[in-house]
Amino acid sequence: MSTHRSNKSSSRIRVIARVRPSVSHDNPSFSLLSPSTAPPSLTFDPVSSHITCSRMFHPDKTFALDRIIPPYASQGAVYDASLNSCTTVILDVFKGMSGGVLCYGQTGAGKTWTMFGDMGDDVEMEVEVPKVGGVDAREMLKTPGKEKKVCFESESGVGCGRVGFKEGSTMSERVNLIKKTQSNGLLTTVTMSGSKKILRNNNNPRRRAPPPPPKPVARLPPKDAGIIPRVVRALFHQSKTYSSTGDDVKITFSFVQLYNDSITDLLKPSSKNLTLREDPNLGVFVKNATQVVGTSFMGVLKVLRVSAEHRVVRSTRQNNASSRSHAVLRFTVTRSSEEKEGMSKVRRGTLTFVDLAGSERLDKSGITGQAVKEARRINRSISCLGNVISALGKGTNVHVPFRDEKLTWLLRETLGGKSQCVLIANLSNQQDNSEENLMTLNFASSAMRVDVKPVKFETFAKTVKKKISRPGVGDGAVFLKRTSNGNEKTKNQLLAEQYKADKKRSLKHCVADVETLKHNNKADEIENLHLIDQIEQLEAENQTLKRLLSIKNEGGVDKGVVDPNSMGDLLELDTVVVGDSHGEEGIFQPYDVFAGQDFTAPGTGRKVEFDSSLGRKADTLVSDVEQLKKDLMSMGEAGGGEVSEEEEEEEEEMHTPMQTKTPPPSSSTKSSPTDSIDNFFSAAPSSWESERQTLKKVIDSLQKELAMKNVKISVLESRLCEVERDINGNNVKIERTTQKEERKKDGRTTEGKENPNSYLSKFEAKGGKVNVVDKVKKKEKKEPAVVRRRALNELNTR
Ligand SMILES: Nc1ncnc2c1ncn2[C@@H]1O[C@H](COP(=O)(O)OP(=O)(O)OP(=O)(O)O)[C@@H](O)[C@H]1O
Repeated sequence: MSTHRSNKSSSRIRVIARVRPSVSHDNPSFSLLSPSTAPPSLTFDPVSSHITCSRMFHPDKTFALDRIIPPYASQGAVYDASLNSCTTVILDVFKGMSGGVLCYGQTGAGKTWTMFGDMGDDVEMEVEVPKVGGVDAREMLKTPGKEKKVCFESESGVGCGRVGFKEGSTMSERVNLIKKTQSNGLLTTVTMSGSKKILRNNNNPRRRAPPPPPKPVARLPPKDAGIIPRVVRALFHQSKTYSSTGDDVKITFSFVQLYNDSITDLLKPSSKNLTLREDPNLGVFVKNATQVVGTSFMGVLKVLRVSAEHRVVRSTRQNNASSRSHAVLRFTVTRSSEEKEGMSKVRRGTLTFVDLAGSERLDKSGITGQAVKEARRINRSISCLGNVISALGKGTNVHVPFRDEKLTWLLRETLGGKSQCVLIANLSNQQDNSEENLMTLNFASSAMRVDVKPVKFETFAKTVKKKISRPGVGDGAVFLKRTSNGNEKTKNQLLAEQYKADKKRSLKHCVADVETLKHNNKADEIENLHLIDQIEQLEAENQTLKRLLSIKNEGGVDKGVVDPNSMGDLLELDTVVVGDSHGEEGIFQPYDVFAGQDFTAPGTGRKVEFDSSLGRKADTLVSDVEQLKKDLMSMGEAGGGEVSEEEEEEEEEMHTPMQTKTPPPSSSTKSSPTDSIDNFFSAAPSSWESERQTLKKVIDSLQKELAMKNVKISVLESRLCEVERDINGNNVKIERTTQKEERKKDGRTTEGKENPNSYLSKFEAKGGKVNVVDKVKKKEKKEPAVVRRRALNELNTR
């Protein structure tokens, strides 16, 4: 945001005096216009812009002003003199500079008339389209030929321009050409739809002639329209010119009155006692004053007409409709044009129109009561305004009492030297008003000394691609809200901002989602890489295992059969592999190592399967171990420890088939370790959860150990089978050796002779026939129990 001084050389407040004509309803006794009845109080020279105030018994006083507007001048002439022809205030507003027009003068001097004039009514005025050269725009479009000066009708008025069309030129070319003539500042707008109609007719003369154009309705201000309606029209015309070049122009306005030191919103009369606020960029403004977006000349005029009726007016002796308040109408023009990609230059200028309440002498006005109070307030504020102008006229380093009155404070930007300002001094040409005229001229003279250095307001902003369409209303104006920071926003703008904010938020969420997806994708990729790594490691381990097993097999062990003697090596290998693979040394995990490989327990032919499913494997192995234990236990119990000779003898004596003694309580009836643990957990209260977890871990490790033992048991079983085979081979030998020894003990030295006391000897003695082989077989049946017992002892010692 930037503000800088205009390139223009510093100037001063432009001061124009307008002398009000005498009208019929004025008090004829005060009418001094007629030179025949009384000498005029004012004499002036419009060419030299000198005006002389004459008073009874006082010397004349002459003032040199910028312009003197005689009583017979039209309203249009006043507009031209003040703003149109001599100044560039309106054009400069679009360049970001501000301006202001003040009407100052005694009551009844014609301030309101000058400022507003005839504001028209709701009925559209029909005026004849002026014609120059005998043709209007429509005719011109139909008539190719040399350049001609023609008049055009438009929405906002009529104007003249010089255009010429080449023969055979298309209608759009012609319309573009006409649009170019707007550079002359003329009011030219030709619609394509109307043009096409003419073109068709022009190209095909045999066609039926189009109906005559409707009588043009020109939205001109009334003939006696004051400065404001004319300025509004000029603003919209200029706005269209800039819009045609692609600029975005917005015209808004506020309208307030200061009555008895209280600010009321004329656009919303219920809004009273408004306060003033100051903003570094906006200057002093009325907080919460209604802002209206002007969309058409007629619409703005209608709003102004209606709102002006809310002004406080009182009938006095000097004016039937005397304004008792200061009216301040402020237009804000915002124009943004794209300077570079995505960036626009925004210019904002204001035009302030002030219709001051007239100062008056109480004795002349004939007012009483509340009106007196009003008049005093008016005079006080006018006096303060005079002080401000006087101070400003003294140059810099002088205190300017802007804050003494709300009026002067509100007009700080208009009068303070940063805006182009036009002061219209309204004079009443009545002899008894010579004192007031003199005061007015003194005030005007002071204003002539106030220098101004207009400041341009420019800023850069991001270009809004999507143009927000202004909601149209019947009267062509949209009410705005002024926010606390002084910005003006329509409901649609607020909605648009809301929409943009929502979009921004959803976009942020989308971006976050995309980021999350990217992150997840990356995480997945990393996980995939880890998995690939693990697979490769497992494959390598598998290969290593296979290689090691093959090495072992090559060392004399049959392929696919684990050498029972190499169990220690195998366990060692398992531990190493697991430790390397998972970094958990000391945790033996045979299932992982042997996963997918089948091993046949040597001798037993029983397949030992190693599945990767630990739970299932553990269950299987635990049940296997339990079963094995049961078997072993039952075998052990059946053997009953070392078989004594007496027992053997007893068996022999009984001479009955070998019977097992009453079996010990089945292992199944005993509580297995897992059963007892389960019972323990089922009985455990919930508060033991942590202990339960700890114990669970212990159980897991125990189960693993159990599984390991299962492997050992398998190996031992196979060894057992080997031993059994050896035993079977040497059974007879052992028997004989035993018998020999027994005989030696009994004194029977003869080999092959039976003990006479033995059951067999007695049996033989009685004539029975005993087969020696049967006896040996009986012995053999007892041998496995002994061997198993030994193996069990060995297992326990390990
Ligand atoms: N130049 C003029 N031509 C025709 N009539 C005029 C002119 N100037 C003022 N009048 C008429 O004079 C009367 C008073 O004018 P106006 O209300 O504008 O005065 P004023 O300065 O605004 O007074 P006040 O300060 O009391 O409001 C109005 O009826 C207005 O129509």
